[in-house]
Amino acid sequence: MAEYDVAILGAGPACLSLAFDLKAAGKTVAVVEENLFGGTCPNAGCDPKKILFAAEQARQQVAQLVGKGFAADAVPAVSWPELMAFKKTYTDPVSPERIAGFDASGIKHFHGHGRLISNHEIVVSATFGTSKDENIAEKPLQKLTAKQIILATGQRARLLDIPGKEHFLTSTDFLALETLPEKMIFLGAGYISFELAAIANACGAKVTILHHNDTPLRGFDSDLAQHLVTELEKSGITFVFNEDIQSLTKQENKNLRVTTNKSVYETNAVICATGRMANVENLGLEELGIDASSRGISVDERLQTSQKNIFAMGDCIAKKEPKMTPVAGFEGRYLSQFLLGKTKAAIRYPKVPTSVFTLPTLAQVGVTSSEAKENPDMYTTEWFDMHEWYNYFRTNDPVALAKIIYAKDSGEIVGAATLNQKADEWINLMTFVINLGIKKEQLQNIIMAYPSVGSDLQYY
Ligand SMILES: Cc1cc2nc3c(=O)[nH]c(=O)nc-3n(C[C@H](O)[C@H](O)[C@H](O)COP(=O)(O)OP(=O)(O)OC[C@H]3O[C@@H](n4cnc5c(N)ncnc54)[C@H](O)[C@@H]3O)c2cc1C
Ligand SMILES: NC(=O)c1ccc[n+]([C@@H]2O[C@H](COP(=O)([O-])OP(=O)(O)OC[C@H]3O[C@@H](n4cnc5c(N)ncnc54)[C@H](O)[C@@H]3O)[C@@H](O)[C@H]2O)c1
Repeated sequence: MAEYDVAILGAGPACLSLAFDLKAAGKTVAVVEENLFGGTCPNAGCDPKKILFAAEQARQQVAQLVGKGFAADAVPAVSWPELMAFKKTYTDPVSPERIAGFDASGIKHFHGHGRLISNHEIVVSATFGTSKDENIAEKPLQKLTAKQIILATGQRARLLDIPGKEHFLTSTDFLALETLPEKMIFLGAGYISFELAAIANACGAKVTILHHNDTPLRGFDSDLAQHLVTELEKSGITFVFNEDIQSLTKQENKNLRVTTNKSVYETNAVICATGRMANVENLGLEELGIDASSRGISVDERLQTSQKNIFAMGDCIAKKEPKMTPVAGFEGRYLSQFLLGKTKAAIRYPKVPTSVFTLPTLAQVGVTSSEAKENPDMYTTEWFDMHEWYNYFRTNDPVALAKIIYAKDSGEIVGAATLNQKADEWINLMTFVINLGIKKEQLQNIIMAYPSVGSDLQYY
């Protein structure tokens, strides 16, 4: 049986930096992956999504300059097959390139489902159907032992358990669609629904977002989220709030009938984006007394499970930090330091920015305006309507709003939220300002390239 210093289950962003760092430090490392090497982000998440988003951006840029240099018929139609072919030129090589990277640095890799059979032993099996199926048939391919084991198995879509659920598509299915359905319903009003619905709408589909309550994008600034709904409605997306889906039926004409507690809809595809759940089944956790639920594996502040030599990181752990690629990478880098004995300290997360990549883009970091409202003795909030500022004027952006939260005692910026088309870079700058504790007056002493989002910093 092969023996390693460290074995990692799951080859997503959490795994990658850790595996290479440990190998570079002289450890023997094995990685087990049951699907595509590289994990969700580059294969079926952030990266392919943002390639499709680029088409949405290009189209929008022209659309808002109609009458300002462009004719209405200049607004380009997106060719979905060509866009998907372009996306595939990025995604197809990901898994083979990750494998080649492991080979080049001497990291051993196994393709199959990994399951712990003791706190040092892993069995790698070929899986039939999905490994999440409780009646999984396993064909053991390999057994390996490791002194330390890291669980980095990520999450998957949580499908609603309703009659007809077999007709649901997931975000992964959407990002692989060969033809774009004419009519689509996105269930849920979180990141995935907003982002993918906006792409489908820009590419010509008739899109509805169907949500069970009246709170879209929970956790985001509610005023800005409401403005985003208004902007997306103007772009053609229909929002239905306070309706619960009850069943899905396939019609003779192949269309889907969606029945809610209030209405019936006919559509061509239903994307279920009602949250994601941790991949914790069939891992052998229960037998080892490692606590886990659909929210994730329980770890302490050193990412250690109840078994001293077994750690977990990335989307598969229960945590309050957002489940996102840079957070997974941060945890991988922390664990490499910890396992190599370079730190004994608990993991300390910086303030993490989050963005919903629609047009306009919604982003926030640090103290939120609702926290500021609850603590008026500590914080003040200032609103900025920036759409006539030069950076937004020149591209005729219809909306550019921001809220900045200041600490009353120090005057420091401690929170920021925005809805604007350049929000991804805007929020990164604010993340620097907040994490480094840069004071308002210090911002006046920095010269940024002008005109740019950065040069506006002196105005906050
Ligand atoms: C549609 C979509 C868009 C997203 N957009 C963004 C974005 O814009 N920005 C952002 O920061 N984040 C985004 N995310 C989230 C981001 O993809 C994840 O946070 C990130 O991939 C987490 O990395 P990870 O390594 O923890 O898990 P994953 O990337 O999910 O990797 C886990 C790997 O483990 C494998 N695995 C599971 N069980 C086993 C087992 N038993 N044995 C072997 N292998 C196993 C899986 O096949 C998978 O490859 C998006 C996610 C989705 C779905
Ligand atoms: N830009 C990004 O960083 C990005 C993009 C996509 C995904 N992600 C990651 O993926 C995760 C999952 O995204 P998501 O959009 O699936 O989850 P989410 O938690 O953001 O949103 C799920 C939505 O579904 C709703 N919902 C729950 N049950 C429902 C029901 N029965 N009927 C209708 N709606 C229901 C919830 O109220 C919520 O609005 C995110 O939390 C994030 O970690 C990040």
